[in-house]
Amino acid sequence: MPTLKRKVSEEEDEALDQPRKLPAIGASRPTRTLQPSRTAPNLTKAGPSIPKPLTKPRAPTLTRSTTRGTSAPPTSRPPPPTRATRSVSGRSAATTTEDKRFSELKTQLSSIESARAADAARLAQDMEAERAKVVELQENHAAISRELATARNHDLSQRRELVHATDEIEALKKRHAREVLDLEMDVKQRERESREVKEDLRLCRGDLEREREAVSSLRSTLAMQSTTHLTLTTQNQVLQSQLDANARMLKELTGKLEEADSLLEEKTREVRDGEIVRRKLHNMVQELKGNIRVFCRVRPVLPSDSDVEANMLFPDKREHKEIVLESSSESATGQERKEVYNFGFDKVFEPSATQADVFEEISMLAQSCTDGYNVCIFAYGQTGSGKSFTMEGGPTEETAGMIPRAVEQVFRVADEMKSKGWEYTMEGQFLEIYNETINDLLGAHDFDKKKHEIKHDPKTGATRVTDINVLPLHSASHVRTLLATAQKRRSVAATLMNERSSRSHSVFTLRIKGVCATGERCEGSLNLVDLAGSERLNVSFGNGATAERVKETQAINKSLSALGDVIAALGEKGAAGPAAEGKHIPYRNSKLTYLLQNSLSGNSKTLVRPPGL
Ligand SMILES: Nc1ncnc2c1ncn2[C@@H]1O[C@H](COP(=O)(O)OP(=O)(O)OP(=O)(O)O)[C@@H](O)[C@H]1O
Repeated sequence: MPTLKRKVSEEEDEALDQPRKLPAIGASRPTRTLQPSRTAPNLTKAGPSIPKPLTKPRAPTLTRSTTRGTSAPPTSRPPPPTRATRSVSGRSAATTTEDKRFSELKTQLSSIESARAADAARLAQDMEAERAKVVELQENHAAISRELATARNHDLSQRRELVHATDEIEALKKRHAREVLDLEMDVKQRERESREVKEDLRLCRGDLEREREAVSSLRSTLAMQSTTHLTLTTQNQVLQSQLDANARMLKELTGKLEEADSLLEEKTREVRDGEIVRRKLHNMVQELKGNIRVFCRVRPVLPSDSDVEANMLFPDKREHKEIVLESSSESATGQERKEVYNFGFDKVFEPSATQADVFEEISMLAQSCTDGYNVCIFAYGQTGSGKSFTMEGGPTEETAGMIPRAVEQVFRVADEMKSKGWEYTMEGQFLEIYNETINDLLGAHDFDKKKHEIKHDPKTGATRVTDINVLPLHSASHVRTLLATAQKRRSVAATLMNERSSRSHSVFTLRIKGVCATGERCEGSLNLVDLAGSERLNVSFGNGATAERVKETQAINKSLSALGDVIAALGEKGAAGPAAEGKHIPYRNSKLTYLLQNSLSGNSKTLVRPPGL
């Protein structure tokens, strides 16, 4: 469009300039005959006032007698002298002829001049006529130029209008195309909407149909409900009367429930008090039985026991507290001498006693542990006497030893105590004391290189071994797995008397913490100790005892002796009663007794009751 407009404007300018380029007709070349221009035929056709083409001015017609041109009129000069003048005779004849000739010429000349004058007059007339025609033509030309200018202007304006109209047509076309596009989109949108509306309508019809069905079924239901309503109204009245009766009954029952609640509260209090009493009684029973008790278990004779000489008797068939050893030897005189040794224990287990029989006697200690007391169970005896069997036992349930049974019992008691509002958390540690050095049996590595120290808290009475692993215990089976792992790590040395003789003391400690719903707390521990063999050096190793074995045995015997001293001192103190308060107990003489100090001393039994309860 801009190009077209520019072209049009250029044409306009050109057209506007054209009249100015036209020569001023008749001004510069008035006598020139006008030739029709290239556009003249159009203009001739277009305008009615176009002048007729001009005729070419004719040349003046000369008579035949005038042989020379009009531009060379005869002069009045005398004729040139001729050759006839050279002789006088000849000159007269000749002069006559020439005079004649001259007069003829004169006549001819005058006629020519008159003809020339006539021609000049006619020419002047023609010229005048031609000039008039030229003037007329100039006027015609001016008129035609004006008309031409007007026509050009008209043409220009028409072209402008044409361009304008073309622009408008273009714009209209675009708008039309846009409108058509919009309309098409609108039509599509409408079609889509129409389809949606049709779909909605179809769904609505379906809904309506269903609603109608529902309404009809509801109507029938309503009819039935009306009948039912009547029936129900009657029933409701009956029920209302029953409800009133029930409300009265409920009131009575609420009263009874409140009574029952208060009774329950009272009973709960009684149970709690009973639990405290039970604990006290249980402890009392244990104390009456003896805070330190010594049981003796005789293992059956094994095929490997070839040289058994002693005869064992169990005369106390009622309380099983005695054992008699009989042996015979030859006196210096050669007579047979019978020796009888009587030993008394808190309990004696015959070789036929099972693991369950032994545990029955100590199971009450597990209860003491959950009641918040510290309990220690030691297995003492010479190598091969059955300590490990008693403490750890075999793989079957029947042969399971005291440690797994005690742990199971503690978990069972803790479970039972839940009904009395007690929640328990348990944790355990397992260590061995070898040559007065502590090794962690639950450490991350097989060989424990850490140096452990025993720390006692005098305020709480708690004992802690530095850098030892204390693991949370979740179940009895979890404890069994830990024990199996720990057992593999124990220092074992071959001896003459038992090929798997333990050369160290192993101490498994289970700590139990209980919290009651009332806020009461208790904390106890169960220490299960498998002591190292108590044999004599020459019996165990014969003469082949190495320096290491000698050192091991000395350490074992020293610590066993220290334990014996502590137990003896505790026994004396217990027997002396309050008078022996402050008596020195040599716990520090060995790692074992120092470790178990708080579990062996009488002060270790703790029961914490929060203030105000
Ligand atoms: N009551 C028992 N019934 C059956 N076998 C037993 C009994 N007591 C011990 N034994 C067996 O006697 C052998 C030695 O027992 P055990 O290893 O328990 O002795 P120990 O005193 O622990 O020895 P050590 O001090 O070397 O560890 C084992 O083979 C064990 O199975």
